[in-house]
Amino acid sequence: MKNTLTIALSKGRILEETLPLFEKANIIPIEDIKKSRKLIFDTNHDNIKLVILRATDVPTYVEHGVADFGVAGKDVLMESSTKNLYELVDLKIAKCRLMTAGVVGVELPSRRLKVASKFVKTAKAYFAEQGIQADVIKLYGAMELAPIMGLADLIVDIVDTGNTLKANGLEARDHIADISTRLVVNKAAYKTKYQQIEPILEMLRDAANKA
Ligand SMILES: Nc1ncnc2c1ncn2[C@@H]1O[C@H](COP(=O)(O)OP(=O)(O)OP(=O)(O)O)[C@@H](O)[C@H]1O
Ligand SMILES: O=P(O)(O)OC[C@H]1O[C@H](OP(=O)(O)OP(=O)(O)O)[C@H](O)[C@@H]1O
Repeated sequence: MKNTLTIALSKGRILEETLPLFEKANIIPIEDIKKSRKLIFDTNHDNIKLVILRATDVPTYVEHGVADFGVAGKDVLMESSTKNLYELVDLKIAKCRLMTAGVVGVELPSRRLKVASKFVKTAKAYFAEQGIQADVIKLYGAMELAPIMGLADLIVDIVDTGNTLKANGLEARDHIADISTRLVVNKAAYKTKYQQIEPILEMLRDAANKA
């Protein structure tokens, strides 16, 4: 009997694009994940299970080795302090950009900047790299409100179409990073379960490259 491999998937937006990609890679849950309240799913492979997590929890499950693989956005991985992971495949889904944004036409003040973001670590690193003095205020969502309400001069957030910024009178300013979804693997599992892991990596790599 082969060891079971567990793949942690991010729920929400990424899941919508992950399931078709996994189907192309012939990894198919045996019931409809989107219609179920369950969090653990068997697949068409008796040695592969899927678990559905909040995106920010995926690196933690992989770091602790309870999941062998994880599917998470590069934004989440940049922000996470987890170790023991190899980022092995760019799945090329949920593509977007991490950017700074501010109120249309409003210049930045000459004082220390106030920046609101849920990506605190990444934002701090970015402004430090630019040699710009900034205090970063942690938010959990609706970042676009912060500059409008005067909580912050800038936000650091995900931009795709730019519609959310536009709808709120904001404009994108500086590009911080290109984001897409990555497949990460626990380092120890990669060594000890290499024979099992490699074919799955190959299937997902092929599916991502064909998409
Ligand atoms: N507008 C977008 N276009 C494309 N990809 C996006 C977009 N917004 C977010 N993403 C990617 O999808 C991932 C998950 O986003 P989603 O909005 O589902 O979760 P979230 O709301 O950030 O997470 P949580 O539910 O934990 O608050 C992000 O980490 C990012 O990599
Ligand atoms: O440039 P756009 O195409 O408008 O996309 C950008 C929006 O997408 C993300 O939010 P999401 O829709 O995932 O909502 P949430 O972060 O509030 O969950 C992000 O936080 C932006 O608000």
